[in-house]
Amino acid sequence: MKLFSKEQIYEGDQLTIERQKISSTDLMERAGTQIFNWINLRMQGAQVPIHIFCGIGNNGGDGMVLARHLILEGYNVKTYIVNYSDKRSKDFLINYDRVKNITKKWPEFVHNQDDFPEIKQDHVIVDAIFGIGLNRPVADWVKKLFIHLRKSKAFTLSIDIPSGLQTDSIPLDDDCVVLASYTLSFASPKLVFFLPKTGKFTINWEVLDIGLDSEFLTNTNTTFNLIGKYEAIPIYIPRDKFSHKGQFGHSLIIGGSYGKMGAVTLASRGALSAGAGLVTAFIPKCGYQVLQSSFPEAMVITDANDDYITNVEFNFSPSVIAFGIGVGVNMKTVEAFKVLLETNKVPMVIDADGLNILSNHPHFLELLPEETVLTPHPKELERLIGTWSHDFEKLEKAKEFSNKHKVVLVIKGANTITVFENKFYINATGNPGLSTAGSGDVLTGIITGLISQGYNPLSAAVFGVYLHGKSADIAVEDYGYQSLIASHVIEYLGAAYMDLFKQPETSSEKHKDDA
Ligand SMILES: NC(=O)C1=CN([C@@H]2O[C@H](COP(=O)(O)OP(=O)(O)OC[C@H]3O[C@@H](n4cnc5c(N)ncnc54)[C@H](O)[C@@H]3O)[C@@H](O)[C@H]2O)[C@@H](O)CC1
Ligand SMILES: [K+]
Repeated sequence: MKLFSKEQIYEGDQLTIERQKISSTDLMERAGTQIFNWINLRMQGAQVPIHIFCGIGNNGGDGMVLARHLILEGYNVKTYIVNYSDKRSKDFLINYDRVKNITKKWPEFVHNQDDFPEIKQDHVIVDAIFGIGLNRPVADWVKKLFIHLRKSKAFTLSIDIPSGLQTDSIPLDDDCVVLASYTLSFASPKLVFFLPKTGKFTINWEVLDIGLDSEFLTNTNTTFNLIGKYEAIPIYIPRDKFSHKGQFGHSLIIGGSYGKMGAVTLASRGALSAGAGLVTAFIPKCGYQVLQSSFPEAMVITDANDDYITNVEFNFSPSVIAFGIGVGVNMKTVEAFKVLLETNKVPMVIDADGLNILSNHPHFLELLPEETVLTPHPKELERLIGTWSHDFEKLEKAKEFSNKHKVVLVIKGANTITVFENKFYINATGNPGLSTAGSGDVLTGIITGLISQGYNPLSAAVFGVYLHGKSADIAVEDYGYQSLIASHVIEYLGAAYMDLFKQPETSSEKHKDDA
């Protein structure tokens, strides 16, 4: 799913008005009516007090349209105008008048703290105060209103975006933003729903289709894309009946040191379960028994050294090499990595200590084959690209790093984001159960296994992250967040593949909370 920028949404809005020969008031009517339908379907006429807080721009206008429909339908509605400015938009004013024409209960003005109404926990709040037009911090009394809304603990439905949240910056503090129980967003979800510091302001979200111009929707390229099932399906490469293991490549997983052999086992299993034809693990001698007995499907080559890797030598041609899992940062291992990079020509996936070695020896980055996949967690990323003061800066720095070194950067997190060639792929699957030992090793294995069977590195990264998260989403149904372990992610990988063709995208995939 495309994540349109604020500028693109305004443009789409304008094009829709021109091409469909409708007025902006008509488009607002569609938006407000969609919100009304959503609420009406769920509330079925219930007389719970609904407090609609409207700003004075077009987001407030949407709120006014909603208020009119709810009042006409007999709901128990109280409408407020949060009067933070006198510059009311045309369509706001039109819809304000329309409300006044159908009820004697005219919207009440809120100018300051004294005007805040009492809201009980079992009431409903609609937040139509600011939309994507917000371009500076909110006034102090408006911030106090947001706190007041939050304190009520009432279900809060935000229209388009939680008020106070800007589309391209991080709020000064948490009180500057409405905490939405649910956001109904027009045209596309907003990027900020997926970033760690801002995703928390909406527990859930959904996109409402307001019939924007289809040519605009199809032809507009976006920098950010959300990867759910519909985006994953076209990446999948089907297998034909006469295929054999020689076609799916040979993954070489280089890693491990004394006490960290499980990680290599997990990555090797991940690679094979993702569909690699053959997997060989290259490990220090001490891991030989461990790997052979815990994962008989893998072949094993050992280093001359017992406890860590000192010299990588093998006598076959792998399709892809993964390096770094549990490998440690011993100087001999660092040297072995350098020698490997100097001679290697095949695609690579680098994780864990492999990334730390790259951070400590940045000139190694020049030796990486183009499109090498790097899979850092936040700390490893920081070591690679330096610190950042907010999520937008992090994404910018990650993009620069990826461009400079021509690498596919997989930024692991609640919504893992893959960066390559100025594009960002935000993963929609996965859950908090993945915050468990070894889950990153499995991901590295999966991506390696996908490259091995012919996926290009970017597709392997994006699809691998999707499958990894999806597998965890299916497994969590049986194990719960607490008991899910990395091995389960491997075991449910088959189910994740099969799910691609089973049922339509589930709501949990589309409406991922970022908690
Ligand atoms: N583009 C679309 O697809 C559609 C957008 N609609 C709604 O229109 C919204 C955008 O409306 P607007 O552009 O009018 O903007 P908003 O309603 O988001 O903001 C209101 C106005 O406040 C001003 N403002 C910004 N920051 C402020 C601050 N801190 N203190 C005081 N004033 C401030 C801005 O100049 C802006 O015009 C969307 O979020 C959506 O809800 C819908 O009506 C239908 C279609
Ligand atoms: K809003």
